[in-house]
Amino acid sequence: MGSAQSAGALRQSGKVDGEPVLFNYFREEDPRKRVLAMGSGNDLDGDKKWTKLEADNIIAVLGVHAQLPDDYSLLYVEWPPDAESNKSAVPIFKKMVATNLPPQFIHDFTPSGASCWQTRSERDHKDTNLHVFISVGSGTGLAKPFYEGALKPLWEHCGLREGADYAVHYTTSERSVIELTQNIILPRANEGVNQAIVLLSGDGGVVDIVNTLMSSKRTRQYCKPNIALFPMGTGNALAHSLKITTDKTMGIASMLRGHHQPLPLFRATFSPGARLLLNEAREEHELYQLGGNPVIWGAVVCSWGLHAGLVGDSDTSEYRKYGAERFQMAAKEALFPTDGSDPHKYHGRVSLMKECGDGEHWQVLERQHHAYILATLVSNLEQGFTISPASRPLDGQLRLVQFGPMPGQKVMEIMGKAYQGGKHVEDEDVGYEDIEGLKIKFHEAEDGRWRRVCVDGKIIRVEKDGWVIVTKEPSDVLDVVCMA
Ligand SMILES: Nc1ncnc2c1ncn2[C@@H]1O[C@H](COP(=O)(O)OP(=O)(O)OP(=O)(O)O)[C@@H](O)[C@H]1O
Repeated sequence: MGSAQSAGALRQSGKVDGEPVLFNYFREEDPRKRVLAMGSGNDLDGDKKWTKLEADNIIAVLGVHAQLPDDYSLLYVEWPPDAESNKSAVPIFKKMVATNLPPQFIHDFTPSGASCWQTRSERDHKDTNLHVFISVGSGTGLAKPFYEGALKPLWEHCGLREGADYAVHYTTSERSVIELTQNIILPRANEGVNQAIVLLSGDGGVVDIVNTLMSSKRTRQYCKPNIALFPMGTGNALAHSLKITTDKTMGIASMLRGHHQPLPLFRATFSPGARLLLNEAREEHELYQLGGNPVIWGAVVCSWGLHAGLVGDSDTSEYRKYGAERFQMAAKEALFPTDGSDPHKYHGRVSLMKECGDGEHWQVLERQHHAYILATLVSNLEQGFTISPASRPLDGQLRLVQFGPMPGQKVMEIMGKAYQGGKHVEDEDVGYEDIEGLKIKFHEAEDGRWRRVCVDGKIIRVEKDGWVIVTKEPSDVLDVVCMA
C-alpha cells in the first residue's frame, strides 16, 4: 500500500470493510473541522465517489486484533436527515473496519486508555461495576431511544453484554437515581470497588448522585465512582460546560476518549426552616442535616431571584414538553407581569466572601433589592447560554453574576447578551467576579415564591427571615469523564 501527502491532506490507500479505498485525511488545525474522506473504486488513481466522515461524528478508532495491526474499527454516529428540525432525533451507532488508515488519523481518534468504561468494565467482583442509569423522565424523553440506537450497539460491538458485563437501570420515579446510588453504588464504593456510572439524564441526575454520596457515610476505602454524562435533560449545564456536547456524538466520544477528573462541588447551607419543593411544589421535603442545618450540594449553580424563579415556575410536566424553551417562556412571564408592572424586586442582604491577601472577608452588597443573584461553578447553563465566560471546565472557581432591579426589557437585553458568548458580563449594570462564598439573608416577608433558591435545578424554599450560605466544598465524591 502506498502513502503520499497531498496539499492540505494526508492521503493513503487502504480498505473499508475489505473494499479498496483512498483515504484523504484533512487534518485542519481546529480538531472539530477535521474530515476523513474515503474515495471508493478499484482504480485508486482515477475518478472516485467520495464519502466524508466529519470529526464531529467520529466516536473513536479501536484496534481490531493484535494479529491484524493494520485493521481498525472506525466507530461513528449517523444522524437522521431531519435531525435539525426533529427534536426527537437521536444518533445511530455505525462502524466500519478500516485497513491502513493514515497514522495521524489513528493517533487523533484512539482512546488514551484511561477512559472510564474501559478500566471499570473489567470485572473484579461477582457483579458488574458498570452501570447505566436511564432517566426516562429527563428532558424530552430521549434517554431510552439514545441508549437503544447508539450506546447498546456500541457496547455490543465492544463485546459487552447488557445484564452480564453491564447493568441497565431505568428510572421509575423521581427517587430512582437516589435509590440506585444508595443501594448499588455506595455499598460497593465503600468496599473500595471501582465503578462507573453512565448517566443518561440532565443535571438533576448528577445532583441526586452527588447528594446521596455526600450525605452518606463513606469508609476509608471509599473509591470514587466515575461518571460519564450523556446530555438527556433540558439544560444539561454540566455536560455543555465540560464541552461534552461540542461534537455530535452526544457524549459517546467523551466517554471513550476522555479522562476522569474530580468534580468540584459547592455546599449550600440553609436556615432551619428551608424545605426542598417537589412534585411541582405540591410537596415539601426535609433536606439532609449537617451540623443542625439543612444542606444541599451542587456542581452547577446556586441562585436567587429571576433565575431561581424561572427554573421553579417552569418545572412542571406541561412546561417540560418544550425542552430548553421552557426557561425562556417562564422568563417572559416573570419579566412582563400581566398587570403591566415591573419584575419583582427581590429584597435581601447579600454578602460575598472574597479572598484577600490576608485571608477571607465578607463584603456586603450595598443594594438591598435585587433581580439576579447567581453563583456558579460552570460556564454554561444551556448550550448557547454562557452565564460565566471566564469559567473553565472543572476549574473549581465559584463566580458570581448579579444585577439589581430594572425593567423587563433591560433584563431581556442583558440576558440576550449571555447568548452571545457571555457578553452580559461586560454590561455596566452587571456584577461579575470570583468569590469564595455567598450569603443571602432574605427580607421577603410575604410570599414564599420570592424566597426560592435554585441549586442545580432543585428548588428550596427558605422560611421568613431565613438565610443561605454557599461555600466551596472541600471534599469530592465523584470523578467525571470529559475530554476538556
Ligand atoms: N420515571 C420517572 N418518573 C418520575 N420522575 C422521573 C422519572 N425519571 C426521571 N424523573 C425525574 O425527572 C427529573 C428530570 O430531571 P433532569 O435534571 O434529569 O432533567 P431536566 O430537568 O429535563 O434537565 P436539566 O436539569 O438538565 O435542565 C428529575 O427530577 C427526575 O427525578
